[in-house]
Amino acid sequence: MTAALMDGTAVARRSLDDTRTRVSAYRETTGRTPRLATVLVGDDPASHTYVRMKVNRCRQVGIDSLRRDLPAESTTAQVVATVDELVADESVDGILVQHPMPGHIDERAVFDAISRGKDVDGVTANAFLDMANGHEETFASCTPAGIVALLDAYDVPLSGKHVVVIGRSSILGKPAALMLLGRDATVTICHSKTRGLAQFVSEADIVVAAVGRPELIRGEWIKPGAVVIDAGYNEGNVGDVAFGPAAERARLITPVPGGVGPMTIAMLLAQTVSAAEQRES
Ligand SMILES: Nc1nc2c(c(=O)[nH]1)N[C@@H](CN(C=O)c1ccc(C(=O)N[C@@H](CCC(=O)O)C(=O)O)cc1)CN2
Repeated sequence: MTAALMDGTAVARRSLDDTRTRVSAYRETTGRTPRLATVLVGDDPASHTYVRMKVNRCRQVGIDSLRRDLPAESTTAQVVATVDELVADESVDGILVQHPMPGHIDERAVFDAISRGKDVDGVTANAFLDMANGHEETFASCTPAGIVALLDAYDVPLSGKHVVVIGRSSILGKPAALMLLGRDATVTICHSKTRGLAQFVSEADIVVAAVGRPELIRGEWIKPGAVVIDAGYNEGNVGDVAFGPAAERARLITPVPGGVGPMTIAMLLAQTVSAAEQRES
C-alpha cells in the first residue's frame, strides 16, 4: 500500500480563507480589527521563525499583530508583567506566548497569566481542564485542534478507533490525547521512555507522533492501512516518523513540511477572530 498524503497546506488555506472572510465581516460590523499579540522571549531561531510566520499570516488575513520581544535574560516576573499588560490592553483580542522559553523561566506561570478570553493558543491550565471535562468555554490547543481538523477534512472516523499518541507535552501530546478522547477514540499515550513502543504503534488505527525525536517511529511499526499524523517539528524539517517506509504501509499520512504545521497557525488565527467576536456578544 502507498499512502495518500494529507495536505495540511491546502486544508489550512481553506481555513485561512474562511478566517479572512470573518475578519472582513467583523470589521464591517464593529469598525475595529481583531488583534493578536505575540510574546517571544530569547533568541531561539526556530521560535523567531514561527513568530514571524504567525505575524505574516495575520497580515494575509487582515488581523493586526502586536509584537513583544523580550531578552533571553528576562525573569519570569518580567514576562508575566508583559502578559498582564496585554491582558489589560483593550485593543488586544488574543495572546500567543511562544514556546519554548529559556529554561530559567516558569513557563506554566507565564501561560497561566493569560486570561481565559484571550488564550487563543489554548495553553492555560484552565484550557486544559476544560478540555478534560468536555467544557467548551476556552479555546483549544492549536496543534491538537489542527490535527483533529485535518482528520475531519479527510473523513477519518475517530469513534472507537485506537489512537496511539507518542508524546506528552502540555501543548501537544496531552491535549491531543484529551481531544481525541472527547471524540470517542480509545487513546493510548506513549512517550520517549515507553518500553515496547513498536508494539503499541503496531496496534494503532491512528498514530499521532508528537515526541520531537527525528524519525523515532519506524515505518515497519505501522499497521497496514493505519492513518499516520506526524506532528514532529525537528530541525531540518524532519518529522518524528520515518516517512518513506511508513507511507508504504499507511492509508493516509501527513508530510513534514506541509502537514500539521500549517494547521497550527490556521487554528490560531481562527481562534483569534473567535475571541474578537465573543467580546462583542
Ligand atoms: N505557544 C506555542 N508555541 C509553540 C507551538 C504552539 O502551537 N504554540 N507549536 C510549535 C511551533 N509552531 C508554532 O508555534 C509551529 C511549528 C511549525 C509550523 C509550520 O507551519 N511548519 C511548516 C514548515 C515551516 C518551515 O518552512 O520552516 C510545515 O510543517 O509545513 C508552524 C508553527 C512549538 N511552539
